[in-house]
Amino acid sequence: MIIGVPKEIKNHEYRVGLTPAAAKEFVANGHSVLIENNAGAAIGFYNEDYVAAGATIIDTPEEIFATAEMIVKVKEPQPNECKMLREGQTLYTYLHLAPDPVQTELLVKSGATCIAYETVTDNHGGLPLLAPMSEVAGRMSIQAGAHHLEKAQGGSGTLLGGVPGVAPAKVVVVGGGVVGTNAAKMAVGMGADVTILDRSLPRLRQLDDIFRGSVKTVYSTVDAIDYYTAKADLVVGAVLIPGAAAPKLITKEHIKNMKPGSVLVDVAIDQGGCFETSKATTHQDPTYVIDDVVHYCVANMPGGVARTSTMALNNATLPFGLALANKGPKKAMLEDQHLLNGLNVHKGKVTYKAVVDALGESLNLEYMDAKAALEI
Ligand SMILES: NC(=O)C1=CN([C@@H]2O[C@H](COP(=O)(O)OP(=O)(O)OC[C@H]3O[C@@H](n4cnc5c(N)ncnc54)[C@H](O)[C@@H]3O)[C@@H](O)[C@H]2O)C=CC1
Ligand SMILES: CC(=O)C(=O)O
Ligand SMILES: [Mg+2]
Repeated sequence: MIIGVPKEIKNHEYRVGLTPAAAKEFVANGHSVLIENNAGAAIGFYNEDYVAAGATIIDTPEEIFATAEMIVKVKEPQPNECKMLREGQTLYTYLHLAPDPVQTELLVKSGATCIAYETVTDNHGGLPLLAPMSEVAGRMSIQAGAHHLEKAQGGSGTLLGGVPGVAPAKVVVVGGGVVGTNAAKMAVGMGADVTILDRSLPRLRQLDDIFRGSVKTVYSTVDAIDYYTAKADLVVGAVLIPGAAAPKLITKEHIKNMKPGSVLVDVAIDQGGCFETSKATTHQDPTYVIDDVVHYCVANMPGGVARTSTMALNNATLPFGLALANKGPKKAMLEDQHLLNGLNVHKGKVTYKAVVDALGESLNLEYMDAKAALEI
C-alpha cells in the first residue's frame, strides 16, 4: 500500500503522522511511505531520517493526496485537505466530527473511508488511540493553568502549591478519566488541593485507590459543580462521552460565581467543550477572559509538546495502521471490532451514531451501521 503523510497545517501544530521509526515499520512490511518535505523537521525528524527509514520525500501535499492510498495524519483534515480526499482512499487521524459540521459535510462528500483515532476502542472499555494524547493534555493542563494563574497572564496571582504558611490553590478536575487522572497527578505533585468530580462511581473508587488520600473524589451532580467551581482557583474540563458533543456542565452562571482571576482549562474543547462559555483557541492566542475568569481552550494541546506527543501517538497508532495497510482497510476492520469502531465515515455514509445524533438533523445525515457500509 502507498502511505502518505502530509505536513500538519493547523496553528502551531508540529506533530507528524509517522515518526521515522514508524515509517520504517511500514517499509519493513512491504509498503511505500511518502512524507511531505520537512513534515517532521520542526521536532527533529528530518527528511534524511525518513529517507534512511526507506521513505520518499514529496514536495507538496497535493502530490501526497493524489498518490497515497492511505493518508496518516494527526489533526482533523482542514477544508482544503478534505477537498483532496477521494473515494477508495483511507484517512487515518483524529476527526472529532460531532462538534464540526463543516468537516463532517466535506468528509461525507469526499467518499473516503475516514477512521477516527478517538473512537477506536480496546478490550478494557478504553480509547487506546486517544489515551496517549489525553495523558499529554492532562499533564499540560496543570502547567497551562499554573501559568495563567500568574498575575501577568490575567490570573489571580495564586501559586498552585502555596508555600509554608499559605494554603495551596484549589484545583477542581471535572471528569476523572485519562485527562483527569493525569491532571490530578501533576496537580498533586505541585502541592495543590485537588478534587476530582466524576459521575462514574466505579471510576471514583479506582481514583481513590490510585491517589490514596492525596485527592478528594466527589460524585458529579449539579450541586457539586455549583459548590466546587465557586471555590476553585483552577478548573480542568475533562469529561467525555465517546464521539459525542461534550455536555455543557459548567454554565454561564457558574462562571459568574467563580473567583476573579480564576482559570478554566477546557481540555474537552475538541469535542465542543464542557464549559458553556468555551470556544476553541490556538497555541498562538490561547486564552480569553469572561466575567474575570481566564479561559484556556486550546483544541490541540499536545501540539505544544509535539516531539513527546508524536512519539506517544505513534506507539498507539502503529499496530492498527499496520493492520490497515497489511490486510487492506475493509478486511482489517471486519476482523477487529475495535478498529471498526473507529470508522466514522465511509463512501458518503456516517457510520458513527453519536455523530449522527449531534449533526444528523442540521446536515440531513442518515446513520448506517459500519459493517453494512463496508459492503456498499
Ligand atoms: N484539547 C486537547 O488537546 C485534547 C483533548 N482531549 C479531550 O479530553 C476529553 C477527555 O478525554 P479522556 O480523559 O481521554 O476521556 P475518558 O473517557 O478517559 O474520561 C472521561 C471521563 O468523563 C467522565 N464523565 C462523563 N460524563 C460526565 C459528567 N456528566 N460528569 C462528570 N464526569 C463525566 C467519564 O465517567 C470518564 O471518567 C475528550 O474530549 C478528549 O477528546 C484529549 C486529548 C487532547
Ligand atoms: C486528541 C486531540 O485532539 C489532539 O491530540 O490534538
Ligand atoms: Mg466572577
